[in-house]
Amino acid sequence: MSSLSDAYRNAPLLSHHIIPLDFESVKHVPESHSWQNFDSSLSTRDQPPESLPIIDLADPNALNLVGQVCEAWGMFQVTNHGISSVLLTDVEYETKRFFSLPSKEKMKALRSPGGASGYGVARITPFFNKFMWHEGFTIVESPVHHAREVWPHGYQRFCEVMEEYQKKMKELTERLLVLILKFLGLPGVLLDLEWLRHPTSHDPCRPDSCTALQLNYYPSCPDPTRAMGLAPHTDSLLLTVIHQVRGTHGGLEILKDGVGWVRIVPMEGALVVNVGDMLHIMSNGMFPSVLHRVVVDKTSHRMSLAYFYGPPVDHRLSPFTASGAPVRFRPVTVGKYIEMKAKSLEDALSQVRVR
Ligand SMILES: O=C(O)CCC(=O)C(=O)O
Ligand SMILES: [Fe+2]
Repeated sequence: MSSLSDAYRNAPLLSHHIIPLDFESVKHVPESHSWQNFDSSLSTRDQPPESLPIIDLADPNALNLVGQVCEAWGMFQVTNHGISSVLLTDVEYETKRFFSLPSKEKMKALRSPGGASGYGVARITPFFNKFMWHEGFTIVESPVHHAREVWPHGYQRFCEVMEEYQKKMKELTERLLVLILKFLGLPGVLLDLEWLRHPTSHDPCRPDSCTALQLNYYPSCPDPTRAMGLAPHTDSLLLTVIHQVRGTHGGLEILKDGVGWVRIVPMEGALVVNVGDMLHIMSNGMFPSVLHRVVVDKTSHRMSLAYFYGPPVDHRLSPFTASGAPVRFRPVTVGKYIEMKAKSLEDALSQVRVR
């Protein structure tokens, strides 16, 4: 197993779990998408949105600030992130270009049952007995195969923009990780990553990381109190960077201890970063892998781009404790953990927890 695609191939989905509803054609929330008892969990919908801490990457104290918010929130916003507004405008344009196609055109990019890339419902769908008010397009490495199916003569621009965005996102996530791992006390020599200079593989073709870009579309919904944009979940890899397409509606919420579901409103120009399960493991449980979900709106739609970053699939994850405190997780390879998550979602973390 050498890539994220291989890891997903070992946990194929059923094909009826891949095709999204044609949301344009429905006037009511169908039974298949109607979540029971959902209202009771909308506890904070009418409260003012919480302001997620903002880290300015140009701040000389960024290292400590990032470490502190990872510990307190597991999520933060970042400014001076190095992603230009022009590139953001380009990815927004291409994302809208794809999702605004008629359903039958988008179906040309449908993901295969064992595939990682392409158009389809959220990967977590089989764990819930209702479908989500959501369409996704997953890009692992290059989107060219699927983009060419959709736009035989107009795929190049989409691919160029998505590839450039992934390159910049990789630089940003690696920069953030170096700060975070330094905060944890990892020895400096390891910190130019590669992946943490781990000699697990001598294969010169081994990918240097495990990444994916997920384009998300949450159409407006006739009855948002009964529909779920994206069901509560934690992300599997180390870090996720979310860009909410400007001019589209908010809807991201996190579950905060003792408070309930809290709406996140990103500041214009900032990107939202969250800790995933693998960073929770590496930090020996110090940084929470934050549970999040997306709710939908009656009149406005939402689009977002989520970039996921983790070590290469053969990397052996293990907790790092500068203080020598007892480790709380057993070692597990990235590939194995992705497989465990694909089979048992939120139980995966408890399967590797030892105390
Ligand atoms: O749309 C969002 O803001 C969140 C997306 C997300 O959680 C995901 O793709 O894993
Ligand atoms: Fe997520």
